[in-house]
Amino acid sequence: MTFIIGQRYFNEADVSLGLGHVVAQQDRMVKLHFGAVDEQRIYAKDTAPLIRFKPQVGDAINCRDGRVVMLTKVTERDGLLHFEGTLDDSQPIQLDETALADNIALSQPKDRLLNAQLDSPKWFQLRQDAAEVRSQLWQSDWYGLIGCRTALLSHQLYIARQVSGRFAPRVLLADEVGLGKTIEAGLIVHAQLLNGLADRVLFLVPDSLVHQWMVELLRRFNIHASVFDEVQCQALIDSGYANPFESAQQVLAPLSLITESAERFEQLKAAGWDLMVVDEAHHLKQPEYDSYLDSALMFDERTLSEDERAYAVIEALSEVIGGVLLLTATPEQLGQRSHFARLRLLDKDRFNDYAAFVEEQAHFEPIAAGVGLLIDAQQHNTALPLKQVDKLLAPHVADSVLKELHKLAQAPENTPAFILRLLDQYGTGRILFRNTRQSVSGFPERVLSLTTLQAPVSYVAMDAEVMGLSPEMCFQAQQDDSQWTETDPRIPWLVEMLAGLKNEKVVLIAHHADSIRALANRLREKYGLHAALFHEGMSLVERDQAAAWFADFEQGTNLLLCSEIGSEGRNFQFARHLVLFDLPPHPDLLEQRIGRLDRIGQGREIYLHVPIFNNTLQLTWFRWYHEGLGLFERPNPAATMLYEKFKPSLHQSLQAATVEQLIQDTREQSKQLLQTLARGRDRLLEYQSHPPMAEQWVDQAESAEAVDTLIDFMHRVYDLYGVDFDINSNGSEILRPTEQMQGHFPRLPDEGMTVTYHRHHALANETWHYLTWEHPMVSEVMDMILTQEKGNSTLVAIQHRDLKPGQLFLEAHYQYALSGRQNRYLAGILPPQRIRQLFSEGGKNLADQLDPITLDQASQSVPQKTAVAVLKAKLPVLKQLLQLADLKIKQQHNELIRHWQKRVKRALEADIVRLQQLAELNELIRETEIKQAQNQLALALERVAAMQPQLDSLRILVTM
Ligand SMILES: Nc1ncnc2c1ncn2[C@@H]1O[C@H](COP(=O)(O)OP(=O)(O)OP(=O)(O)O)[C@@H](O)[C@H]1O
Repeated sequence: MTFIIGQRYFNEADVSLGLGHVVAQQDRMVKLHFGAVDEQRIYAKDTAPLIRFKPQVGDAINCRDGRVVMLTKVTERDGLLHFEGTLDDSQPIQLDETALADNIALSQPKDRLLNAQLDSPKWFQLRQDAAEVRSQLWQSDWYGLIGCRTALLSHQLYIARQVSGRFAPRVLLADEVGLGKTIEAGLIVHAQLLNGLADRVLFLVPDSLVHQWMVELLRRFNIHASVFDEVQCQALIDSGYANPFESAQQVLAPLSLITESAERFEQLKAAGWDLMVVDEAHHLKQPEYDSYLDSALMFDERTLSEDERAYAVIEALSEVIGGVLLLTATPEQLGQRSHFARLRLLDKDRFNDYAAFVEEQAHFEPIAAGVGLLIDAQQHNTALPLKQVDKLLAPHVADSVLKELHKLAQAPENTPAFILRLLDQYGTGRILFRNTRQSVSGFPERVLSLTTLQAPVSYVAMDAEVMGLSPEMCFQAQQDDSQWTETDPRIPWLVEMLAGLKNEKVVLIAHHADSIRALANRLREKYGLHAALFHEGMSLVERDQAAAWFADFEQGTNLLLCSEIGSEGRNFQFARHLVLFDLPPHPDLLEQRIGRLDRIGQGREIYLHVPIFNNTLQLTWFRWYHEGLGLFERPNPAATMLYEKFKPSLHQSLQAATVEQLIQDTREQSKQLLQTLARGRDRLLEYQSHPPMAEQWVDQAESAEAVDTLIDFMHRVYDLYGVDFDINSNGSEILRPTEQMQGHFPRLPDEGMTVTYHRHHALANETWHYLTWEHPMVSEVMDMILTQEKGNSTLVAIQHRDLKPGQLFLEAHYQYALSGRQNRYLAGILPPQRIRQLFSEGGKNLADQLDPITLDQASQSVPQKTAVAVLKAKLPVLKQLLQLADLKIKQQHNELIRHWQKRVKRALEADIVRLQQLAELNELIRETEIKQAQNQLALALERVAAMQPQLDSLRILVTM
C-alpha cells in the first residue's frame, strides 16, 4: 500500500477506533491518528490491517464540523480524495478527505437492505456466530493461554494464568532447570498481547539462546519477534530510523547488544516497552559500587564487570518498563544475597533490607504447615483440623483471616479459595514462582556411570589446588610443545564408550572452550570422529548450525562437544547420554548441565557418564556433589547454601580423613536444611506455584478449547469464502485457495497449507499449522466477518406453527463495543454487547417472545428474485420499522450505559479492594499496582460512557 499523509483508513481489526488519518510514514512503517478515541497507532506497511475509506457519488458523508454532504463528484489528486457535493440547504461545497469526521461507521446495513443488497442467510448466520464466539472468548479466563503449541501442563498453566491477568506483571520465574520457564514466559506474553495488556515486548537473552528463542516464540506462540543485533541496528539507522528499536513491536536481542554499547542501551531505554523478559537472569550481578546507574560510569570497563553491567542495564530498564519477567532456574547460584538483588529489580521498595528478607523466611514455616493441613484434609476428604490450623496461624496472620478460617466450619467448600487467599497474602508467591521436580511428576531417572581413571604422570606432578577441576588446562598453560590430548586417558575412554553406544546421541560438556577445541581436533585426527562444536569462540550462526547438525537424526553427527555455555538454556532432550568431561565449579552449573537432557519431553532414563581422576581434587568434588549432596540423582535446593559454607574447604587439597569429614558434614547438614526448607519456604513456594487444585485447571482449559465448535465454524467459513479443504485421516486438513475465493483470505498462502485443530497432532507435527481460536488466521477471519458488510442484510422465510403465514418481521442487531487501547482487557468484563430487536409489521417488539434459535431453526432461504419482490412491496413499512428501531435504541441508550458502567465498576472495584486488603498484609502488593487499577476503573467508566450503538445487521423474516 502507498500511504499519503491525510488519507483516511479504518482499522479492519477494530472499526470501533473510527476513521483514522495518516499522520506520518517512513520506510516500512505508517502512523495513523484515530481522532474518535485520540490514539496513535503504528503499523508495518505490508501487514497493516487498514482499509481505505472511499465514499462514492450519491453517498452522504459526515464532516468534522458536523455538516452532511451529498456527494456529486469524487476525484483523486496527489493521492488524496477530493469531493464535490451539496449541503442540506443545497449549497455546493468542495472538500477533501481530511475534512471527514473521525467517527464515521464502516458498514451500512440499512442502506444495503433498502437497496436490496441481500446476502444469503448462511452469511448472516456466520456473522452472528462470529460475534457470539468472540464475545465468549474475550470473557474467558483462558483466552491467550490455550491456543499455543504446548502441552497443557498444570504447573505452567497455573503460573501463566496467575501472572498474565495482571497489569504490568513483575515476577521471577524460577522453575528448576528444564521445567518450562521459556514456555511459561511465552504463554504470559501471548496472553498479554491477545488481551491488549501489552503491545511492545522486549526479550533480552544470552547470545547463545537468541535463535532458540526466536524459533520457540514463532513455532509455539505465533509471536514474530524481530531479532536485533548490531548489524540490524545499523541497517535500520541507515534507512532513516533515529531509534532502530522503534521499528518493531516485539524485539528479541542478545543482552550483549546493550551491555556493549551505551548508544544502543540509551536507544532501547527510550523506545518505550510494556513488558521485558530477561532469560538466564542469574548472570545479573549487583555491583557493590554505589553510583553504577550513572550512565557515564556504567559503560566504563574499569568500573563494572560484564555481569555487573548486565545488572545495571536491567535495573535501569526495569525502572522505565512496567512489566518485567526474569527467568532463572538457579536463582541462588550466586548466593542468597544475589537472589535478593534480583528480587530488588522487580520491586525496589519491597526488597530494600536484606536482613529483614532473611528474617521473614523464618515465619513461612507455620503458615506452610497450616496450609499443608488444610490441603491434606481436602485431599483425603477428612474433617478440617481448624483448631490446629488456628493455633499455627494465629501469631502470624490478621484477625480477619482467622475469622474466615472459622467460617470454614460451616462452609468447608470454601477451603480452596481460603488457601489461595492465604498463599496470596503471606508468601513471596505474587513475585516468585518455582516448580521443582518433586512437585511435577514424570521426569526420567538419572543413571550415574562413574569411571575412575589414573591421572597421567604429568597431571600428578602438578599441585592439586593449582590444577583445579580442569587439569588439562593447567597442564597446557605450563607446556609449550606437548599437547594434553596425547596423554589424557579420558580420550581413549571416551572413544571406547562412544563405540559401545553406537547410534546414540551424546552431549559432552567441559568447562573451557579450549578443552573442547583440542578434544575435537584429537578425535578427528586420531580417531576419524567428527563432532559438532558449541562454544563461545564461535559466532551465533555457527553455534546454531552445529546444534542443528547434532539434532539431525538422518545426516547429523552423534556427538556434540560443548563448553559451559552449552549447559544453559539449550534443548537437547532428544539425547540421553551426557558426558561430564570435567566437573563444573558450582552445584548449580552441574544441575544446568544435566538439565540439557533432563527436561520436559525427555521420556526415557538418562545416563550421566563421569570420568574422574583418582587422587585429584576432581575426586573430592565428585564425592562432595554425589555423596554429600546427591546431585547426580536429583536437584538439591540446599546445594547453594552448603556450597557457600564449604567452598573454602573444597578448593583446598585435602587429606583423606578431612575429605571424609567434609562429606559427612555436608550430608548431615543437607538433610537438616532440606527438612527445614521442605517445611517452610519451599513448601509455601510449591503451593504457590502449583497448588493441588491446579490439576483441575487442565480439564477446564481443555474444555475451553471448544475444538468441535471451531472445526464446524471454520468449515462454514471455508465453504462461504471459497477455500478448498481436504480432510485427511491422519488428523490434518489441507487448505488451498481457489479461483472462486471471495477476495483475500487471511494467512492462506498461494500454495496452500496443512493444518490441524488438535493439540496432540500439532505437538507431534511441527510443520502443520495449529489452528485454534487464538490463531492469527482464525482471529483475522473473525475480524473480517465482523467488519465487512457481507452478512449484514438478509431475508428469510420462516415456517412455524405459532406464526400465521403472510406476516413480516424485521430483526435488527445493534452492537455496542468499547474502543481504544486495552479494550480487550475491559472487553473481558464487558465484551461487545449486542441488542436485538424484533418488530412485527405493526411495530410491536417481539424480541423476547421469539428467540433467535427458534427462528434460525424455522428459517429457509428464499430465491433472490422473490426476496427483492417482497422487499420492494414492503419498502414503506420497512423504512418505518428501521426508524422505530433507531428510536428504541436511543430511548434505551442511557439506561444501557448506566447498567454497563455498574457492571464494570463492580468487577474492577472488586480487584481494587482485593489489592488494598492484600497490601495491608503483604508488602509485595505495590502501590503502583493499586493506582493503576484505580486509573483503569476511571478510564473504563469513561470508555463505557463513550460507547455508541452501531447497527450491525438486519434480517427480514416472512412467515409461510
Ligand atoms: N508445555 C509444553 N509443551 C511442549 N513442550 C514443552 C512444554 N514445556 C516445556 N517443553 C519443552 O521442554 C523443554 C524445556 O522447556 P523450557 O526451555 O521452557 O525450560 P526452561 O525451564 O526454560 O529450561 P532451562 O532452565 O534450561 O532454561 C523445551 O524443549 C520445551 O520446548
